[in-house]
Amino acid sequence: MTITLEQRLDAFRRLDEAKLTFARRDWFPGTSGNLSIKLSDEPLQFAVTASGKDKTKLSPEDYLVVDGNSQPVEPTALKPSAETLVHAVVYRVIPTAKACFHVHTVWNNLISELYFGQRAFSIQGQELIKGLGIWEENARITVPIVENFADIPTLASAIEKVITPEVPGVLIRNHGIYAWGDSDFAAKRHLEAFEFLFEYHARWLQLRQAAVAAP
Ligand SMILES: CSCCC(=O)C(=O)COP(=O)(O)O
Ligand SMILES: [Zn+2]
Repeated sequence: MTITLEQRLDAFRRLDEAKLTFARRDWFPGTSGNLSIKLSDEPLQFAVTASGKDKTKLSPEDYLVVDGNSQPVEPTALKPSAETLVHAVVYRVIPTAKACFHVHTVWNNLISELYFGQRAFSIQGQELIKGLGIWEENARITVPIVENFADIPTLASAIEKVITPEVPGVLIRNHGIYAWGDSDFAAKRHLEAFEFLFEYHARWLQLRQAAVAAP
């Protein structure tokens, strides 16, 4: 399938929008994070952030289009995100995913480390779980956590083994979260819901500890 220039520019414009929204929240410290929007399924092609860019800024060299092997679909001086393979895995395992966003925050890092022993973080009875598209009464969600393998194919393979359509995200230990959705709007909503749940839980643990320690 041929991707038109209009489709490509529309994806880049929507990535700009998501990027600036997350940048305002300081979700891209030290050039971390990467974003993608799927352009076609067969063959898999998606627009992805170029590697190492300051994601708080806009430039004409922020994005490129890659295939399922993380290779640029046309000659370019831009390097795709070092973690492009993770996006490819998400699109392959979750065919409904149309956008995939990755951010590093203090809250997602704290939760990933605190619960790495269980390889998962679970939370129940929070209204914001509905933000993940899960509407059942008193729902409980479980977000898988994988080791932060430096070798990206190893990391992607670990992620491939644990992600499911039920919960649209995965934590990487002391690294960050990948969240996806069936549109860029849904992926953003999921990311925001996850971040709320992580911050709520970490703060609740702190307050509970302080209350127990109080004379
Ligand atoms: C400086 S953050 C280390 C790399 C990383 O985890 C990340 O999300 C950004 O990598 P990219 O190649 O997408 O810029
Ligand atoms: Zn990262």
